[in-house]
Amino acid sequence: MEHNGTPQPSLPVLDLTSVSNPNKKPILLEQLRSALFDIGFLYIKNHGIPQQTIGNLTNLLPALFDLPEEERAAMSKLNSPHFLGYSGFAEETTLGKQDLREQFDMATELPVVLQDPSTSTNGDVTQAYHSRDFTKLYWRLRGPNQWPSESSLPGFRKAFTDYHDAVQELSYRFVHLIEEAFSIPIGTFDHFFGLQPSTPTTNDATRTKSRTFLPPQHRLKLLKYPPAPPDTAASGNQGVGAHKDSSGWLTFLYQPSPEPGLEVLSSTSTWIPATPIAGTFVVNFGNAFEAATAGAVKATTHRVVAPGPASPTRYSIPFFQGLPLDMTVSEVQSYIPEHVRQMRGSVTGVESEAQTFLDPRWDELGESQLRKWIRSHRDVGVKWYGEEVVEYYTS
Ligand SMILES: O=C(O)CCC(=O)C(=O)O
Ligand SMILES: [Fe+2]
Repeated sequence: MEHNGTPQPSLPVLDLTSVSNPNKKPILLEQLRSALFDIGFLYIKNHGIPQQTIGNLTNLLPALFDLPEEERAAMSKLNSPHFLGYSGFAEETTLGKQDLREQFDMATELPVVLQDPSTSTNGDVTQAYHSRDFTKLYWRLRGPNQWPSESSLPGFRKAFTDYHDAVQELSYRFVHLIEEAFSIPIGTFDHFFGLQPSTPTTNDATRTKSRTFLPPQHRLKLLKYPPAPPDTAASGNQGVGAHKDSSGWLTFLYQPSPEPGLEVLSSTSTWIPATPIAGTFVVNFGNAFEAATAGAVKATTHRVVAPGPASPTRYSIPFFQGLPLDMTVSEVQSYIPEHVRQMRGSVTGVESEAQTFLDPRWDELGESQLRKWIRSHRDVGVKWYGEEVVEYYTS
């Protein structure tokens, strides 16, 4: 990237203590609006999550990734129809290239809601679902995590659960702030998350449209980007290739290590570093948000440059705020007022995946979610959903 001496644009940092300060709140909302309608990436500080809740999880990351190979393999995603579990180094690809990272996919701990038909057919679900309504297969995305044993990693389950609960709560608070920035009633989106609206809405249109949803499953990744092995010059430095987030509504990323790497594509097609700032979360918006706002708020393209051979390991934890699987994009769009959609600017970056969300076949969010997971982990898809279903979602 060339800077040619021009000062580099930087991402806005929002101080959430201003939420409870009537003098500062209008400025905060203005900053939020400009982040929403402009770059689509921001930091938040003074978010209210105790540093200890964060540290209890982040301090365990090195030990988690240092678990014996057999223990990590025992938690493989291949065991999970919910696409939850471990993927080894460079097992994922973005833009046809290997991502030089290792990861545990985790989620809100939930019971299975769709009975697993593979228990009687040895993994072949095509018989059970043959010429049936594939759409409801997406309920299989809901299910429990694979946990390391308490004796191998004492305290991990509690640390993860506390962290999950705290970021979930922050994410709901932040959605209220977005509602304020959009000038729509606070609580408009509450029922998306299985919450009762926090403020009784006076808007009749909104009330009649509301229906009840199951509390959603939020997805998290525990990520490790080790220093690139010196002999892998050919495989480059792609920690994760340029992409837009497709797993949720908003993303809340914690960067525990000072090691940089995350970069955000600006509207002038330059890469802006999202350097770790201690104690902050980086917030950005997923494809579903872009689709819902008709492109007014962008799912901004970003990537991670892997640490060089002499650099320390980088860890990160994105939290992808979930939406109900049986909610449709058109339904979400109906909550976004025209004045918000009017803010639409130019969409830049990799090909707009928001189009996928506007394809009527994938109108239910569960459809685009299952499609996304099957496309990125075809082996898991074949094992648990069968060739026919994988064909359906990948062709
Ligand atoms: O590791 C990071 O900082 C970002 C990861 C990311 O963008 C993703 O997994 O979607
Ligand atoms: Fe991402």
